[in-house]
Amino acid sequence: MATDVKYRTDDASNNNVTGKKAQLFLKKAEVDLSFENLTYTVNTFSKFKKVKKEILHGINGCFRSGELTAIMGPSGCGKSTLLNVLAGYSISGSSGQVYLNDSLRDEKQMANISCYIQQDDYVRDLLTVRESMTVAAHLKLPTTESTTSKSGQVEDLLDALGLSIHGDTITKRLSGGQKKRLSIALELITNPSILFLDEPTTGLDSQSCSQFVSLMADLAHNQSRTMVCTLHQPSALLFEKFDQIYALSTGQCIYQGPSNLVIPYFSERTIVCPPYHNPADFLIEVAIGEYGTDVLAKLADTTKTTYIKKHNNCHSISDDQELQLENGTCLKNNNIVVKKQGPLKNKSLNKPPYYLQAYHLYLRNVIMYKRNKTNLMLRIIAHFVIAIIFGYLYRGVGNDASVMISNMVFVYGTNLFLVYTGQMAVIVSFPLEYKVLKREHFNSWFKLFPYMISILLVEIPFQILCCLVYIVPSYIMTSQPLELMRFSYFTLFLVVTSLTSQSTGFLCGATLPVKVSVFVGPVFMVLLSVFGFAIRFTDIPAIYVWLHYFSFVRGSFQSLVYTLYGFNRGVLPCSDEMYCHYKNPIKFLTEMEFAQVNIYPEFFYICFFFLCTYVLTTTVIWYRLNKR
Ligand SMILES: Nc1ncnc2c1ncn2[C@@H]1O[C@H](COP(=O)(O)OP(=O)(O)OP(=O)(O)O)[C@@H](O)[C@H]1O
Repeated sequence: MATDVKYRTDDASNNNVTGKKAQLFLKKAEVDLSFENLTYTVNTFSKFKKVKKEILHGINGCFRSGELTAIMGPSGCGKSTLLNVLAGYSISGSSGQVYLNDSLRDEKQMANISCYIQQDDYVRDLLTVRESMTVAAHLKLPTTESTTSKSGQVEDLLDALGLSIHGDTITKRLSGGQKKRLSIALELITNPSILFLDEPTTGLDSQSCSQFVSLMADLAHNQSRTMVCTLHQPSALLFEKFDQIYALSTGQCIYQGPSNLVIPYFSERTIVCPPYHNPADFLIEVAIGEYGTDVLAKLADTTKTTYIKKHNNCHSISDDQELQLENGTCLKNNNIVVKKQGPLKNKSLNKPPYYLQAYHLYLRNVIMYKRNKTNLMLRIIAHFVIAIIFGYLYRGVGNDASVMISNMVFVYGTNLFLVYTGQMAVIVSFPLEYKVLKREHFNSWFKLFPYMISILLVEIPFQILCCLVYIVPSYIMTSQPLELMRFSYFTLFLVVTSLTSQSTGFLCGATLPVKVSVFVGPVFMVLLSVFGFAIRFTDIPAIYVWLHYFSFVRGSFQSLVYTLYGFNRGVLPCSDEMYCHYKNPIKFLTEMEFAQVNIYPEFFYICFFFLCTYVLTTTVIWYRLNKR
């Protein structure tokens, strides 16, 4: 990776590279993020009883614009929890005040000015780096900006983050560090004032880590961004690159201040760092309690009392190390003059309308579908192969009165096949998709409605294609009536049934964990099939009658049989010379209790089922995305 980056570890050259590029982007407000008495509580279970567990214990802090801050502490101390709460990713269970400059945080405003990059690099694997960036630009930048300006910004960002030469690389082929840079580039397109990063250096080698932290520092210093990230145990070199350290120990803050003052601060309190010791290791050792647990309680008390929110939003590491100035600034002991930020204005971004969001998401889906050729080809080939197998097994049954029952079994099998393939094709894919969707949605790329439309716009035509690949050969091979009207109805019913079944797959995938949904989805379909048509209506126990009416598979099956044998179909030829009981199709329909079937209400019921399932799916996804 060393050869591919445009920036270097040395800070001056970093400033040159991103500094120049930064001028091209819209200047964003400088935002100081501070919080007071922040508490986070979760519900856990102990001895089968619900108990509350407090993870953050009323902590205070301030992250300033133009600074790179690391939240550090031992594993399980609450770093990610704090980041989640500050970013607005976890809301329920939290209490306390979070301020953006001097005003209380507003969720909508926060979404406009910040972005959250999680530990796992949930990027779209099948897009190239440039394509990913272009889609992000179209979705996130104002519609007033021209396409040329957007692509200019994309190129500048790729350049600034050392990704230009990988512009045409598929993202799944990127290294870990490059993926992390891409996930930052994707969010930087709107030039957010605050960036939250959860363990951005995890999985990177020391050189990549160093380059990455330099890049983050660079992004903070240029354009005065507020960069906050969680960190495990960095090397001494890496540690120095951070402007501020916020150290946690079991949900309490034990230090906030410049990285170079960690050792003097602790030694002032008789906690002495051994010579030649990595200050980051020392900090973690203190936080774990290796220097005594009573020390931790004192440190937590001290940081609480020295947090002076009411004095210019400056948080000092100790009273004597901060000099308050009268003009609204405070002079820190590392000689940085910190300016008090003015109130934040609530600016609305001119985001693309729904139809444009759906359009760009649709184009993105088309590219991803095209790249996922193996999966697509497998789906098409599977439909074709089964069509040939079924067609061969049931050859000629469609026009022979002596094997009418066999033809009914063919219709039954066809219906089931398309119901299951429609459902299973999406039931597993959605949970994988959900992780990326959550990241993009949280970072305000688009609204859920256009996203759902964009999914349907690619899934529906493809499922229709799969249905046709199955229906045409099997229909011909089984010698079904070659009449346009019957063929059209037959195809129409199978297509809408398959799409409705697909919608139940989306619902299961969106609602349940994969392991449960792959079980529940098919079981649901079995129930609909059994109570739909595997039992005569008169034999269904009264308590299950509703299932008979509820089953769209039943409506589809009855309509398919009626389409083939109803509509005054004439007497059928009979291969059995002795006796043909069902020579006249109406006799067959009457005995099967299908003679009174009206296919039009059945069609509308299936469509209604389809719509309701999608409305329910969208509601469930919306709830999950907004449940924080
Ligand atoms: N929803 C939850 N239910 C129960 N416990 C939780 C929940 N969320 C977090 N915790 C607990 O809170 C503590 C802090 O978790 P958090 O993920 O913030 O730690 P961390 O400092 O980021 O750890 P690491 O560095 O290992 O990622 C942990 O003990 C964790 O088990």
